[in-house]
Amino acid sequence: MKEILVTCALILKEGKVLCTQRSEYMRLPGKWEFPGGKVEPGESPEACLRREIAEELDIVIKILGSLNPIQHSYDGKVRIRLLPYLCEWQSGVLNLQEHQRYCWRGENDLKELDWAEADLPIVEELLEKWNPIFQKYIKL
Ligand SMILES: Nc1nc2c([nH]c(=O)n2[C@H]2C[C@H](O)[C@@H](COP(=O)(O)OP(=O)(O)OP(=O)(O)O)O2)c(=O)[nH]1
Repeated sequence: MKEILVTCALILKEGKVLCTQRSEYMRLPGKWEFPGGKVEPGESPEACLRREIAEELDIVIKILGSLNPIQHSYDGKVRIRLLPYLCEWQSGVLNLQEHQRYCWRGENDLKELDWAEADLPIVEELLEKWNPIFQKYIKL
């Protein structure tokens, strides 16, 4: 089965993580995800993530670490391998280029969003490791 490599950024700030909602014209319309996108041929996942975040949000991020890769198949035809990275906002003013909405969510309300299926294990892992992650990288 064809596998598509996708990166996504968990941008952490003051005890919250940035969540973005896919717009109606995208695949999985209205679903919430972590911003990112497909790795291009010859591109490293980290370079892909920086490029996608600049394209989609207009900001510059710093990559701090990673969570477990996820494999998910939406229709039995294409499988995505989703690589989640822990990041912090470095510079720029957030300006949505493709998504319809964004929000910052904390430990208690992160799960309430209607997440893309592939993101559910990422949300679970982030919640399990929430305190150590924020203590290590970001002020709570
Ligand atoms: N960026 C991102 N994509 C995700 C997440 N979860 C998830 O299932 N996906 C899926 C949605 C898409 O099928 C694929 C990422 O592709 P994309 O956003 O770059 O592009 P797309 O398929 O919407 O559009 P296109 O470039 O094919 O026109 O991975 C996530 O958290 N972040």
